[in-house]
Parts: sequence; structure tokens; C-alpha cells
Amino acid sequence: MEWKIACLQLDIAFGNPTENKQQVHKQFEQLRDEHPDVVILPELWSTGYDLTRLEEIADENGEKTKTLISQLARTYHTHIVAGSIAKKTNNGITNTMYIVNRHGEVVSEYSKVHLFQLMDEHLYLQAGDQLGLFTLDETSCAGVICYDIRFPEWIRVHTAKGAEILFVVAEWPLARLSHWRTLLQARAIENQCYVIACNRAGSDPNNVFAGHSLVIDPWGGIIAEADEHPGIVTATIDLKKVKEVRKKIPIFADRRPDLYHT
Ligand SMILES: O=C(O)CCC(=O)C(=O)O
Repeated sequence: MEWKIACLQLDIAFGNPTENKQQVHKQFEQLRDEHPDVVILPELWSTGYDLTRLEEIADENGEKTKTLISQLARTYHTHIVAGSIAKKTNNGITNTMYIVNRHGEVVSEYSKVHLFQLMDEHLYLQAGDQLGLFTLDETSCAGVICYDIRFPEWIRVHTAKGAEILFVVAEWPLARLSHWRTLLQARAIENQCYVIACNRAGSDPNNVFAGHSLVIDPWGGIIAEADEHPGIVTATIDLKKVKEVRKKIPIFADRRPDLYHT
């Protein structure tokens, strides 16, 4: 089975959910004739990192976001890995990803497990503690958020449980672009999975962001890469390639988890 992928590399308007939602609508309309199977948005795409105003602008239980992306999924008949948003809960605000299928059903949500202290996330956000596994078209997938890719053991938990595609949504700064590319390629090679990584472009008052959204195959080959500007990156992935690579070098069968204690 093949999937057409589209990453929306947005220049997120700081603290302005209304403007960001308009941008998302426009980009879906731009994609209308391409009929993507999966559309991916970046991290905190509706608010950006306006952390000091999150109490005011975060989405109460993610309800508005879920309604919006379900409508988009039904209208454009596509699965959506809806980046992440600031979700207001009774226990604080989380950095939460929603996944909806092409029928508009929310199939999963994942809250960022590793909070990034360099950008003050730990001061404003609550960490999640659940896996990011989900299934689309009977394909086992995982979704993680930005800093999570620095934790290979966290990604491995997902691929050891069967994930064949890793979706990464991010607001990764330009200052560490080389880490972004290297870490994503390494996660693809060591887990023999597709890595589909959607980063934001542009800047906010504190950071310039890297763009360079990437689609990487299970052999580590880069099949699509954006530049640093806002835009849409598309690629077609062949899901049987995961099984081919895993058969050629059977790392999951050869693992020795009984020895891997830290
Ligand atoms: O790990 C990094 O260098 C960037 C992480 C980050 O920007 C984030 O998690 O928001």
C-alpha cells in the first residue's frame, strides 16, 4: 500500500489561534487536488510558544481543535496527524497531539512526555505519560513531539510494539538543524521505520525555526525535504518497504533486551 503524505510547514503566528486556523484552512484548500492520505501539522500550531499566555489561549480539553480537524478530515477525506496544541485540562496544560482518521474520528491523542527545559516548557506545561501508538488503514504508527526524538529508548518502545511509521511534529530551532536531521535519520535507520517529520518555519520573539520538514525511508534515505521557508512538503511512501528492510537485517529478532539495563 502507498500513502501520499503532506507536511504543512507553517510559519505559526505567535499567540494567534484565529490566524493559524485560517492558515491551516488555506493549506488544505491548496492541497485539495492532490488528495493526500495523511496531512501532518507542526507542534503547537495554533498558539506557538506563547507560553505566558497559554492559560488564556489554550484549548479547553482540546474540544475546538478536535471539532476543526474532524471537519477537515471529512471534507478533504484524509487522515490528519494534527501536530500538537496546548490543551487545558483540570491538571494543567499539556502539549497534545490528536490523530483523526479520514472519517473524522479521533483515533488517538498523545501528550509530549519529555518537556524541553531550554524553552521553559517545564514551567508552563504538564508532561504526558502514555505511549503515542495508533493505527491508520491497519498500519501501526507512532506519534511523538520534538524533543522526544532525543530519547531513542522512548521511540524504541513504540517500534518494538510494532510501529512502522513514526510521525514527529516539532518547533525545532534553526540553531540545531544538524541535530534535527541527524537524529531523525538515526531514528529511521535504527528502528527501520519511515520517519515523517513536520517542523515549523519562521520565527517567534525567542527563536528562529529550522523548517526542513523531512520524509525518511526505513533505510535512512531522505525522500523529501523542505527548505527553511513556509510551504507544503509532499512525498509518496510505500509501506511494504518497512517489512523488506526488517527482513534483510532482522534487528527486532536480534535484540537482547535482557542485557539492556541502565
Ligand atoms: O531538542 C531540541 O534541540 C529542540 C527541542 C524543542 O525545540 C522542543 O521540544 O520544543
